[in-house]
Amino acid sequence: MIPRAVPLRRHDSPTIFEREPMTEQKQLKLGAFMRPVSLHTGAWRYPGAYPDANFNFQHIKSFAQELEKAKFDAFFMADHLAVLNMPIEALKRSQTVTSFEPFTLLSALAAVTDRIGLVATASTTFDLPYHIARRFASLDHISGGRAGWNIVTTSNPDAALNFGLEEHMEHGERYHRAREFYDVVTGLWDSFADDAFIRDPESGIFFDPERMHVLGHKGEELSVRGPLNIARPPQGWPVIVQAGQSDAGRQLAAETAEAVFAAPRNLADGKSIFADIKGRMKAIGRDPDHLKILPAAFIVVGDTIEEAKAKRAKLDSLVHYDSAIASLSIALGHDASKFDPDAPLPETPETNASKSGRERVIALAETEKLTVRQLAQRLGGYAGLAFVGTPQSIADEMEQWLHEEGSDGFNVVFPFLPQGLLDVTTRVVPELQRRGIFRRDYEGTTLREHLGLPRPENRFFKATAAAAQ
Ligand SMILES: Cc1cc2nc3c(=O)[nH]c(=O)nc-3n(C[C@H](O)[C@H](O)[C@H](O)COP(=O)(O)O)c2cc1C
Repeated sequence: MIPRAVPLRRHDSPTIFEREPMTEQKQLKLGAFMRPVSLHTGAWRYPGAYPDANFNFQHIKSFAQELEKAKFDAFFMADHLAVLNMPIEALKRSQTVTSFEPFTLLSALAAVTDRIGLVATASTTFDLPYHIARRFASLDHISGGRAGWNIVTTSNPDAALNFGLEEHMEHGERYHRAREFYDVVTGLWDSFADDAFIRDPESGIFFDPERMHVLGHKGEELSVRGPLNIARPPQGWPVIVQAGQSDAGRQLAAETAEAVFAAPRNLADGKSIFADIKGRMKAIGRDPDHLKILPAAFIVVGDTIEEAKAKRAKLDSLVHYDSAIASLSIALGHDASKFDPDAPLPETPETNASKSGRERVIALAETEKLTVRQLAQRLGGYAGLAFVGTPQSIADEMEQWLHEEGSDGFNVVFPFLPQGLLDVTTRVVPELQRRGIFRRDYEGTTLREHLGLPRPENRFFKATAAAAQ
């Protein structure tokens, strides 16, 4: 049993611990939010970075194996179905818009790892449920029960142009289709009972047709006969992940997801998302513990807080001004290219752009006293939630989020690789383990077991005693 560690002081001050032996500690779940070069657009220029990592399998393999050594729950591959719509001056400088197709990559990683979960993003707007059900069922079998599906509805309108459409499907319709899509995919995964494949050489019967279900789905958006031509996945269903932020996105998460990749700005925001999604689950009779909320968190580690901040400032300074100013202009809804780069942010009139996004940018400039250049480089690099400090101060913040119900863990964004990843696996993780809030070894072999999620029953077949064992 791990002793309970209660931090009495937080943040920049050293933490004092009171040990309460023999009580079970709440545990953090950690995913790695991977763009192999990093999600920070300046990262490929950082000293020691691997600028080719997005397309260098040997590097990606070493990252996955290091994350597994540190007992991370999952390696998560985002996916985008179009090169982002941004000015070419910004686009040509960004390593984040090009990457491997997640299934091909995760299937290869499944063969060179044993325990870490493998979560792929797949779109319900531009894919078909039979394809998705097959691919995830295959990945789950190949990996021995480590697959997860990040359900996205795809917000980038340019994706439509790559799939024979002139116009992007409307937001509400995308979510309507996503909900039905989920029912179809999970129904297809239940095509065979867990014990359907009897493979009896004596009788010559390979599978029991009584234990196969033909879905026969005809809905408003989708029509799929079934059955799926794959045995039920080892996890029953691969773990369902969701990352939508809107009301419709949160509702879909509450109804279907088992992990949510949230994007809160700060702890207060995190708590509100946590309470909202878990509240929606309670309202429909789902156990809130059956969904883990994992905000994306950018982590920069230093020997001192000042050193970590300096690393981040150096990283941000590597974002070229052309890309940086494009991000700032989008966030403000106002052309920022004429502003004095080395002066404070001038006042700008409100426009039709996102109100909250604009307010967030203005507040960031004021709180951190950033010049236009620094603000633009921050936005052009990585603008989300960040923990920048020592292993202790970062662990303090993570612990606070965990104890105050801001999250169940984090989806870690590494500032630059490999060093920024190693800083987390070799410095932050041991600190979390020392505090008893992160595992020292995997509890099981499947992603469901890592996340503490139940294996779903087959909706068409009761488990027999033999299959349940
Ligand atoms: C951590 C995180 C990861 C995401 N990954 C992807 C992704 O890989 N592909 C994608 O199309 N959208 C991704 N999204 C975007 C969401 O799926 C969603 O489109 C966006 O948050 C807007 O939400 P809404 O459509 O519910 O308004 C991600 C969002 C977050 C917060």
